Amino acid sequence: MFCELPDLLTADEVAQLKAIATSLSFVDGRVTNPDSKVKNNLQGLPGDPQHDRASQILLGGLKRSAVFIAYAFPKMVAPPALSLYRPGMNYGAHADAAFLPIGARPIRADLSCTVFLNDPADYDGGELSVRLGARAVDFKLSPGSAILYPSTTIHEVKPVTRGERLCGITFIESDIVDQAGRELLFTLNDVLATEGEKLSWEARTRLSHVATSLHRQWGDAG
Ligand SMILES: O=C(O)CCC(=O)C(=O)O
Ligand SMILES: [Fe+2]
Repeated sequence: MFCELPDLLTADEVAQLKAIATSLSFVDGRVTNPDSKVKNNLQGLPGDPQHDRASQILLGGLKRSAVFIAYAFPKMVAPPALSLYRPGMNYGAHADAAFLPIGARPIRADLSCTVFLNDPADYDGGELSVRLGARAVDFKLSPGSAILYPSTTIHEVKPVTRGERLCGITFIESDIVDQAGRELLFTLNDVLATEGEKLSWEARTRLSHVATSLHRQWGDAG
């Protein structure tokens, strides 16, 4: 359901992103969601060279993360954006759009990702809160750490009441649209990678066969 990516970015990359943010001209977050009644934040503008540099740093962190690749089965990753919440800002409960009109063909949002950039001690509120039935799970991670959560959830960013919440956000289209199948396959591959050496060659080969066959059946890498 959730995949934390601790220290996805280095301290140096976090510092670079924070430095970019200090000179960036942030715009009303509704620029990318004009119809939203609940989005109350600021974000960088795609096409702004400084913002594009920030986007590349965030994307670089994801691309080199073996856990991200193994968990998300990424087919397409939307260009990450910087977003900023000042006191009084929030992003009320919403569901992410199914398809994002980016590039030559829309990206289907299967997974959403938040990379936290500010120290949690430096701001109050600003938790990413993801509904699980009648309960919610809140995330407020250390600088450079990220959370992947299903885009299919209802979620919100709670109001910031002190300090600033700077983060990077993006959306991922997975090879595997079905969340349950994707997570099962991640587990199978993970156990094979970590414990497979203990199995006989034949047993390991048969389990690999199950994993690759399920990926082939469930995946839509085309
Ligand atoms: O900033 C976050 O943690 C999540 C933002 C969000 O929900 C969105 O951009 O759709
Ligand atoms: Fe969202």
